[in-house]
Amino acid sequence: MKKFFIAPSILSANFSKLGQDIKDVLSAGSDIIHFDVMDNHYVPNLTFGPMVLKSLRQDNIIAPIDVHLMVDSVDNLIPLFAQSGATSITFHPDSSKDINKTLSLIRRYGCKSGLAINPEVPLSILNNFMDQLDIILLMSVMPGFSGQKFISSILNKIFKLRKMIDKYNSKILLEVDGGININNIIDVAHAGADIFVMGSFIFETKNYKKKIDMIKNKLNMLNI
Ligand SMILES: O=C(CO)[C@H](O)[C@H](O)COP(=O)(O)O
Repeated sequence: MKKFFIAPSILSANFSKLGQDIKDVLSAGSDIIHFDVMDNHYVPNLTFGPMVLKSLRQDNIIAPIDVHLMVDSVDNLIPLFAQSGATSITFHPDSSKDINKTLSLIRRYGCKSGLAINPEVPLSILNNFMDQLDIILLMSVMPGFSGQKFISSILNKIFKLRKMIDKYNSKILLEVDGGININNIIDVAHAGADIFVMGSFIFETKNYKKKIDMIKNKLNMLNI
């Protein structure tokens, strides 16, 4: 059976007890922590930076942390996030002056590298970079805020990207982010996702285990 990864987005966590929230979603069975970095320029919201990541690592959080940069001019931040404990770093193509250089910088600092694609950005933008990617993050909402509705036309894009990955570099993980919940996760999985970023659906409850068990049970029913 295919391995799926559940990645809670801490954009929906309670920042006054962020470390505990992360420990709780991990002990409830999630696989990866999704760390949304926003600068109020690239997207109209402001979140957290490498110092917060460093503190979480110092607080014995050892799970993979997947940093999604939604910021202008990414290159100067990459060493800081890598040295603070990022496992993977993903950025948007238009936030880098030289995509090849940024991808190799991420890898040089020992992290997995990824490109993030907004809903309106065509998949063809990935064509020249497939051999340098560990992750492709497909946005299924406009980036900036949690709690938005999944854009259903993205299902077809996930399906097309799955085919591209299987053809050119099957090791790349396909990550989908935005508006995923118990009602649409099967469609997202069927279309070809490997990693499900989920914010409000997981954090809207106190009982993370119940939510994550629900998700896992649903995914276990899939025959792929
Ligand atoms: O990157 C994001 C928004 O830019 C969030 O990761 C995403 O929206 C997750 O939250 P939700 O599952 O509530 O949509």
